[in-house]
Amino acid sequence: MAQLHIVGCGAIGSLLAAGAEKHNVNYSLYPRSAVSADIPGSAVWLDGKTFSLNGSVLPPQSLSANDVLIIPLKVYQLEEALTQWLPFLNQKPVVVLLHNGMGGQEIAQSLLGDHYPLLLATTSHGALKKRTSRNVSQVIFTGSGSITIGSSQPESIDIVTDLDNLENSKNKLIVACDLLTRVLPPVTISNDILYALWSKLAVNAVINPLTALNDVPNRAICDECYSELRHQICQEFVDVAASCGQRFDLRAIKNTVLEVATATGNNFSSMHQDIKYKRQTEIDAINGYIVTMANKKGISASTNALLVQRVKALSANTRLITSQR
Ligand SMILES: NC(=O)C1=CN([C@@H]2O[C@H](COP(=O)(O)OP(=O)(O)OC[C@H]3O[C@@H](n4cnc5c(N)ncnc54)[C@H](OP(=O)(O)O)[C@@H]3O)[C@@H](O)[C@H]2O)C=CC1
Ligand SMILES: CC(C)(CO)C(=O)C(=O)O
Repeated sequence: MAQLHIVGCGAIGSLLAAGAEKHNVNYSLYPRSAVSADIPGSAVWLDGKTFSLNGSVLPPQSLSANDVLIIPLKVYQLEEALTQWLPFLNQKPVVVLLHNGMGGQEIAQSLLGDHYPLLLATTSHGALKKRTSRNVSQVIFTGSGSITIGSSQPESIDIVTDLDNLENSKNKLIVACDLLTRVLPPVTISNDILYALWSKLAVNAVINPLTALNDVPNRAICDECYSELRHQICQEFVDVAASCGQRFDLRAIKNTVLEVATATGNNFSSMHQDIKYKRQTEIDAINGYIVTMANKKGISASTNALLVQRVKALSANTRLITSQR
């Protein structure tokens, strides 16, 4: 039976732990430090009910071939985490990356090798962590969504000549999907996970920096005053995506952005919260990724580049103001 191993006790890692606890799935948590006070003691589910989390909290350990190691970390945290895990992955358990933005696949492949069983996932579930009145960490399931998962190299699975390899890759995808479905449904397998990730990138590239820079909730970016910026960010996104082999229709992607901003209207985006709580933002993996790919392909992404600069300046400013108080 596949075992679920969750790296980190962030909001999404803790939500996965809570889902496993609720549905009686065996899981282990691997925080950065086992003595960290941030390991969640309980979870508040969508129905408002609270329950405690009793999974094992362990340091990295050798996993077996049919285990599932999920890494719900930010892209800038991945290299360190994967380097810590590398000595324990000889049996090639499937590794699932789950984050916003892009660039995780490249980091993972450079460390694990191109043929490592690597899955990519994205989620629209919402979770946050807070401290209870007893100063214990608690995860709150704030919004029900879904998980989409797929192989990082579907094309190489199509052309692979080694049948064992083919079966192995497919099995690992199905095993991971089944396990995650028991933990936090619904989970959908995508035959083109890169397209799904690029699509989410467009949404984050518009909503996240605009809400962070203007200190507004998600719905505000639908206002007419942001119409030109939405257009420019999306136009550059569509051009860069096309140069990377991903075709998007400009009008459709602009509508998707508006739909998500409306559906999550009262929320403050993760980047808005990162600025507010003085955490490192994911700007490099979002608009920064668009700029990096544009530079590689020799096309312009000046609006996205400006947003990267502005968000970085805002982060630096917010930290400076706090340190002067
Ligand atoms: N929260 C949400 O609702 C959603 C989040 N996402 C995306 O999912 C990803 C994760 O987000 P989220 O859970 O909110 O982020 P968090 O910052 O809450 O979680 C990241 C966690 O990873 C831990 N960590 C970092 N490095 C290591 C390491 N080497 N070993 C073990 N643990 C480590 C961090 O610990 P430490 O504090 O010690 O650094 C932190 O607890 C992001 O890309 C986010 O955009 C997507 C959809 C919704
Ligand atoms: C979809 C969106 C914009 C929801 O807030 C998000 O993913 C984020 O805040 O990072």
